Amino acid sequence: MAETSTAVESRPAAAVPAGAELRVAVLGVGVMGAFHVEGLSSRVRGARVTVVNDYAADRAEQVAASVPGARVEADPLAAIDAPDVDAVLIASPGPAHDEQVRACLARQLPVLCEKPLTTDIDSAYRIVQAEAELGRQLIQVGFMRRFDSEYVRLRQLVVSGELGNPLMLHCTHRNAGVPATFDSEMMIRDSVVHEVDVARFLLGEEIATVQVIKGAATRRAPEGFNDPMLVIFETESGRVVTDEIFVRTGVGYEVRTELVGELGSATIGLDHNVVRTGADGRWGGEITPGFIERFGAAYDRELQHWVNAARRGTIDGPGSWDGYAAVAVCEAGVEAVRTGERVTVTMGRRP
Ligand SMILES: NC(=O)C1=CN([C@@H]2O[C@H](COP(=O)(O)OP(=O)(O)OC[C@H]3O[C@@H](n4cnc5c(N)ncnc54)[C@H](O)[C@@H]3O)[C@@H](O)[C@H]2O)C=CC1
Ligand SMILES: O=C1[C@@H](O)[C@H](O)[C@@H](O)[C@H](O)[C@H]1O
Repeated sequence: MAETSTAVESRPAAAVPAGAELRVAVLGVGVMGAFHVEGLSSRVRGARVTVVNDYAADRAEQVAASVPGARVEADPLAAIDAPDVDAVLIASPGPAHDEQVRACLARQLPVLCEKPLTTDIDSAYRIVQAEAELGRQLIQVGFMRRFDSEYVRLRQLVVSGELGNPLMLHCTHRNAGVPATFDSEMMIRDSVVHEVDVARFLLGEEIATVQVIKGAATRRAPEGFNDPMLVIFETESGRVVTDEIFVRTGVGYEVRTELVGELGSATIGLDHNVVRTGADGRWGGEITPGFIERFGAAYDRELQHWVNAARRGTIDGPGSWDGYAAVAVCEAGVEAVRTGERVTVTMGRRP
């Protein structure tokens, strides 16, 4: 891994004038991007969407038409360069992130990039280096679980020491369905990447090794696909994290995390919606259909933090290093799927 270069002098922040709204370009307005456009336009204060871009022109037109004052820019790089843009939200697919994030850095624009930061370790590291050379933090990565009230509470339990030393983390990540092309690599880079960040966020240390057990596959998966899989991480200090990733359950969105400490354990994700209790002494809840329903409030909180910070010319959330660390673990995870071996995570030096 290449050595990092030293940060040069700090440049002036590209904050908007006091009291002015942050003018945002949104690149990629599929499921996630369209939800963020709605958030910026109606639920979040201090920002407005001025430019919309999508590979699919009709999609861009449709979303721009729903926002007063927004226009379409057909080329994502032209959208980033537009004079009426102070900040960029990237919600295009992962493989497009590298070029788009680098263009934002070149213009020194604050950027909220949906996870994953990029889809390979070298490009993610180059981004970390490029940002460090600017001498200021411009990149926030869309790990929205850090803004979810249940994850925040779990982190507080760790910090307060109420559970004692955290020993293990057990995660479940199930989606009702995904596109047919969503293979094992996507399951790691696009889905498991959330648990990688959750583990780093809750435990406050890096992941050292990754192992993947494939097991029996659901008949919903195309021939040759491994779904579900069990991913096992070991942290630098030797804590174990398990993650069941199952993206074609046909049921709903189930995201649960149990933290096991020396003094007790805590589980989140069991009762996000209505918990029904019956006279028969049984309990049960309703499963949210998808990530928007489960994490809607967290996405908006993430956006509000980003907007507030971007107006001041900084970030307030997971940054490029967090994005890079997660990509590095996923890179090892993809290798673990391919080889069946326990793979050591390789990470560059933090600038
Ligand atoms: N934080 C979270 O929980 C979630 C994050 N995501 C992330 O958001 C991003 C988008 O995912 P989805 O909205 O689910 O995908 P999607 O497929 O619904 O939307 C992607 C959109 O980007 C457009 N597009 C493709 N290439 C482009 C390019 N080069 N420039 C601009 N637009 C382009 C497509 O036409 C499409 O409209 C991904 O990075 C994904 O990992 C997605 C779902 C949930
Ligand atoms: O980020 C997300 C999607 O991109 C990913 O494909 C899903 O598996 C996750 O549950 C969702 O939160």
